[in-house]
Amino acid sequence: MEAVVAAVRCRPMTTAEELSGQNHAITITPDSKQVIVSNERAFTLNHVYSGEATQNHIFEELVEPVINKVMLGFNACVMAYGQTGSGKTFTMGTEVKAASAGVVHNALQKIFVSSTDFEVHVSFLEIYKEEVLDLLSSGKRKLPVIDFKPKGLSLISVRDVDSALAVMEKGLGNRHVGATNANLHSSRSHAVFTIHYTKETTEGKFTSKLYLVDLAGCECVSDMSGNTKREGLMINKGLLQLGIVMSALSSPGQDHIPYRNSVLTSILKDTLSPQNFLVLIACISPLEVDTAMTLNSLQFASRVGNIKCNPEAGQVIKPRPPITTPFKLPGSYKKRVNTTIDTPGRQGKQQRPILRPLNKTIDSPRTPHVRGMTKQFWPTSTPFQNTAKPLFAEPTPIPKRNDAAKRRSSSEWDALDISTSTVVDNATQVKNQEEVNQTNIVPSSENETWLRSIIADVIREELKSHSTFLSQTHRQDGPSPTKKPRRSTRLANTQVDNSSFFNHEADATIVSSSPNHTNHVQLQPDSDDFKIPSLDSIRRSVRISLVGAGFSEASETAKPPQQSQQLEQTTGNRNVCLDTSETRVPVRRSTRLSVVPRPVYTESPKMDKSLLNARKPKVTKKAARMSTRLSILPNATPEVAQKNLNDLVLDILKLGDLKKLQSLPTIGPKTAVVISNHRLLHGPIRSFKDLKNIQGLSANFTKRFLWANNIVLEGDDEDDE
Ligand SMILES: Nc1ncnc2c1ncn2[C@@H]1O[C@H](COP(=O)(O)OP(=O)(O)OP(=O)(O)O)[C@@H](O)[C@H]1O
Repeated sequence: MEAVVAAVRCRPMTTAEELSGQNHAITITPDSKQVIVSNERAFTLNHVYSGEATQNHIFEELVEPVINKVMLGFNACVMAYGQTGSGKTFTMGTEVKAASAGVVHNALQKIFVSSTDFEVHVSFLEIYKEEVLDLLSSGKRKLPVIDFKPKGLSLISVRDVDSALAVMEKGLGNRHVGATNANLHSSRSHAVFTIHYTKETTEGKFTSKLYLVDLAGCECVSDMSGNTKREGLMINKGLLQLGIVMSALSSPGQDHIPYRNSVLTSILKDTLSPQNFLVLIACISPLEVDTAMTLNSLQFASRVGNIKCNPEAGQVIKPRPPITTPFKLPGSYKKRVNTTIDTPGRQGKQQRPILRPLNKTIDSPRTPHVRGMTKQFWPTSTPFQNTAKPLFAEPTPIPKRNDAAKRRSSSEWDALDISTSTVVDNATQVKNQEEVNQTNIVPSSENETWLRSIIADVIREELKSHSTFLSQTHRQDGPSPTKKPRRSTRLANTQVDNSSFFNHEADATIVSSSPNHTNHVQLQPDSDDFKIPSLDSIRRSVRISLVGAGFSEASETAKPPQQSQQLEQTTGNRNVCLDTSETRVPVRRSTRLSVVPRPVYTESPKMDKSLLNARKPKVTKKAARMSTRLSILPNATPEVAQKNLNDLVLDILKLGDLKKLQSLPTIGPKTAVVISNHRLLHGPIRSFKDLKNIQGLSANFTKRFLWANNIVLEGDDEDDE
């Protein structure tokens, strides 16, 4: 069977057409498979059918071979194209009265009769005015087209032909149908009935689809009007784009197929591809008056006949293999993946797997306790074969903060800093770290190690105050002490300080080569009376010990820069330069600003409170506009200006429209209407006193109006007022 079949079916003339003496313009020559229009144009197609061709004959020749392919897993489409009233719906059987005879009925029967162990689902949609409507859903839901597919389309499982036809008839009841010049029951939409065929085979399960498309008739919209014309325009648009897609498919070497240009082609993209089978039935009218439309349909069919398809077997859906890990992790790495690090600030995400290469430095500002953990922790030599013994113990899970019994103070969290361990000697640090990480730390005289770690922490803090000198030691191009460094530089310096302090080999030696710092603190735990010293007392003791060891006290370090630039101190057998200048320590901007002395006003200027109580003259916008108009009067004396103002306002009252009237103060929209109506009924307003006679205005309106508009009356008017 050919992958693409283009056929033509000419409907017979109706009795009415014969009686009216219409001329027959179509000649069918089945032997040569030609259609001749008005003895002038001949088209050769794969199959040609005259008015005598029966539904069964058409089905057996055109559709049955395709259904056999569908049942093997291929996708296919059978499409009826033609002018309105040419017999598309009749051929497809997508009409209630013809349902038992058309392509849809025969296709369903063929599938249910000749197949076993299968499932059939059907869907039915229409494209009306470039919108997709689900004909099988209650209320004809509009469906969005996403990725060339209608989203949320109803898919109904059917067990036999009757149930499938019942579903189709339900959908047909929802289809848009109207009357046109050529057809009293004209389809005003493109209908797509899809049979989803699913079969279980020894190789797996596949689902193939058969699209049965009844296109709306292309029609001449020039003699149409109203909604029918709009429908016709939309129909023609979809069909035009379908023709363009067919042309693109039939042109060799065409890469871009413009499926997106219309909803119809978007929906049919799935089936209009060279991988599928396609049968086009061009339905034509035999009448001479329809020659133009007939030629159009035949040209379309010829174009489709030129499409070269290479159908591929349906997508056999094999059972899914079990989900496996995409790659295998080396043993040491896998172990590390399971390691979790907790951050005090992230209580919601306690367990975070660390997935980092071994040679990467963990230096996240959000995980301060691991800052500075560098290559020492995860050696770089052989990234995935960590044979070298790590300098520090791997971080063990840190207890949850929400557990009150295990809650730690901020200094304890700092004590958990991996880098803290650098201060004490390597032999004890792993042990210390483990003990510190234990969740239930009960300080006791026996738990001296825990105390040692706290003390180490305090020592670290104390030494941190001197860390600037270390950054200076390691940074040759350090920032000038006189110039405040940029914020980014300051931050960088802070990091350098920490890392250089805790990770630089020389510094580590300085610390470790000195007598064990923890021993400087004279702790003599008595087994009976021993009490946990407070952090402050530890800090004090540490300071004293550090001063004894040659470090200067922080209070003494606040010397002018020129004096305290470099203080040579000796620690053990190493020379250490202590830059104790406090001025280098970056100070937060908010802190700096807070210490800036603010001007103090001892004497506030006395204010004349009577000024506050004085009522400001109320100048409305309208009044301002009025006075602006008056201001253009040149050199007017006060009397003349007043007279001009009176005349101006009176003119507006006499002749002004609603908008003009509202431009006057105290006249709003309602009052303007009242005045306007009064003028219509009783003639123009001659003077301000006429305002009193206007029905609908309040008693004191005239007074308010005159005051607000700065009208000063003279003579008779004034007396009246
Ligand atoms: N081959 C045929 N044999 C007998 N009657 C036919 C044939 N083709 C069409 N008709 C009759 O012609 C009329 C119009 O046909 P149909 O409604 O199928 O046209 P259509 O192309 O679907 O029109 P529209 O696009 O407006 O929906 C119907 O009454 C139908 O019964």
